[in-house]
Amino acid sequence: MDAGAQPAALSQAPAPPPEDAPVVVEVRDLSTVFGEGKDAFTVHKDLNLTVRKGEILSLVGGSGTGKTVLLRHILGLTQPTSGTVTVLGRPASELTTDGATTRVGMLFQHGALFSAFNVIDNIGFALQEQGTLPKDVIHDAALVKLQMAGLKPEVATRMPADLSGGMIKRVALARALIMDPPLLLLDEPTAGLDPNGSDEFCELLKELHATLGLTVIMVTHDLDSLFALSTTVAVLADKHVIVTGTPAEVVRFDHPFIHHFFLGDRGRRAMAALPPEFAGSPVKES
Ligand SMILES: Nc1ncnc2c1ncn2[C@@H]1O[C@H](COP(=O)(O)OP(=O)(O)OP(=O)(O)O)[C@@H](O)[C@H]1O
Repeated sequence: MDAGAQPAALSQAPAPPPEDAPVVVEVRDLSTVFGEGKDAFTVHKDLNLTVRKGEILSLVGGSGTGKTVLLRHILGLTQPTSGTVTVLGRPASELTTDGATTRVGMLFQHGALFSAFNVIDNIGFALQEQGTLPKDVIHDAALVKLQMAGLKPEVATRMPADLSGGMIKRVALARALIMDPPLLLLDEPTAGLDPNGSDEFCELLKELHATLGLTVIMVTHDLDSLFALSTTVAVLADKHVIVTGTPAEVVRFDHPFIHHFFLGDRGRRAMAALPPEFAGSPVKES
């Protein structure tokens, strides 16, 4: 491809929010240690991360560096050994007691739909659990989210086993959005999708981010979706976030993981299609 050519996906990647946009997630001096004594295993040490309203932040790092563990801390499902995690101004630990789904939507890697429920009941599950709304209101709300996720109303009565991988992702996304959460967490959103399905899902995420004013944190190994969607990239290595910045800034940071991830064959292929500011050697942080 011509070095100056810009693929449609990247040229439309969302612009980062202003530097003074409100903070949505604040992780301070976080440590996570599993086990005790001689079996103690440190996953995170002195980890800091700030995510502002409107960002789509991609969290990348090698296998086992603690990306999923960090997402679970942000969801309030687990507690770090030390440090603080604040979500929308409150401790993440309060999310679970207070109904995390009202403020944080989570899209799990394989969709995690309830196999015994049809599509519309999966989407409306969190509203149903609240037990405050009549069934027909929940049904209508779920139908709106179904269509928002790009699916036709006739899909509503299908069972998860009868859906394609791309449809499962969309139903899971509709379910994550049922309570209109301002923050959406995505674990490998394009894993298991073919390149077309992956591009379409990225387009959908981009549209929803813009129309709903979402803040998004996603864990991804997929460089195409990373470059198509991210306003910000945070790299987890050596037990903490070693660099946070725009994709163009992060690829220039001098660290073995970044060389391997962005400048290996796979990374070079993805970057070959990018605008000129991505070209050139990585440089050390000033
Ligand atoms: N509950 C737990 N008890 C003990 N160790 C755990 C627990 N949860 C995670 N770990 C360990 O913490 C480390 C980080 O796990 P995590 O799943 O967050 O990695 P990851 O960065 O998401 O990896 P991948 O990219 O391969 O999915 C791993 O070594 C894992 O085995």
